[in-house]
Amino acid sequence: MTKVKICGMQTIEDAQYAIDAGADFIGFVLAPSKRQLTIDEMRGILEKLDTKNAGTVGVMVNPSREEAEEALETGLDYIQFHGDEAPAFVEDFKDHAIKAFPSNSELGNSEKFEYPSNFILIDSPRKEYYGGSGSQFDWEAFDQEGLEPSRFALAGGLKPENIGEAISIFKPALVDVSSGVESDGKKDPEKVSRFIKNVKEVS
Ligand SMILES: O=C(O)c1ccccc1NCC(=O)[C@H](O)[C@H](O)COP(=O)(O)O
Repeated sequence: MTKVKICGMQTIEDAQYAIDAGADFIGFVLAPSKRQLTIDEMRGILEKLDTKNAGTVGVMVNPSREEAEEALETGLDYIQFHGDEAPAFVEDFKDHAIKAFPSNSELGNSEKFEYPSNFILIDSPRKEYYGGSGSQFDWEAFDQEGLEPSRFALAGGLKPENIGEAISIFKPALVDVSSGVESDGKKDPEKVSRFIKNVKEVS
C-alpha cells in the first residue's frame, strides 16, 4: 500500500490530526519557507505528540552535519535532505534519510538511486523555496526508467483530486503533500482526511 506523508506541520493539533487520520509520516520544514519552524519549535511539538503510529521527518536544505545531527537528536525518525547534498553526506545519515530531487534535476534516475536513503523523493522544480510550491510537474514527460519502486516517493502539487491518477501513473511507495491539503495557508482537516482516504482507496 502506498504510504502517505503530510508535510509542513506547524501546530500540535495539525500534526496529531494527520496522524490520527492515518498519515504514515508527518513532516516539519526546518528550511527557509513560509512553513519554517526552528528546531526548538519542532521539539516543542514532538514532545507533546503521540507519534507511535507515524514516522517523523525534518525537512532540511543543505544543512551542516551538526545541524542535521541536532535535528535528529530531538527524536525525529528521518531527515529529508531537500537541497544539493552529496551522496557521502547523506550516507552518514543512512537509515534516517530521505533524499529529494526536483523533477528537472540533471542527475539520471540511476544516479539518484545511488543515494543511500530510505526514499528518493521526486518533487516539482524549485521556485521561491526548494519545495512546497504546490505546483505539479509534467507527469507524462517524466522518465521513470531506473526508478526503484520500493524507494520511490512522489511530491509536487498533489491534492485529493489528483492523487488517484498520480498513483496509477507512478505507483510510488510514498506520496508527499503540503499545499494540496491546506486552505488559506493552513492545514485543512477535511482535505487531509480526503487525501489519505483517496490514497488508501486506490492502493
Ligand atoms: O514545504 C515547504 O515549504 C518546503 C520548503 C523548502 C523545502 C522543502 C519544503 N517542503 C518539502 C515537502 O516535503 C513538500 O511536501 C513537497 O515539497 C511538496 O509540496 P507541495 O507541492 O506543496 O505539496
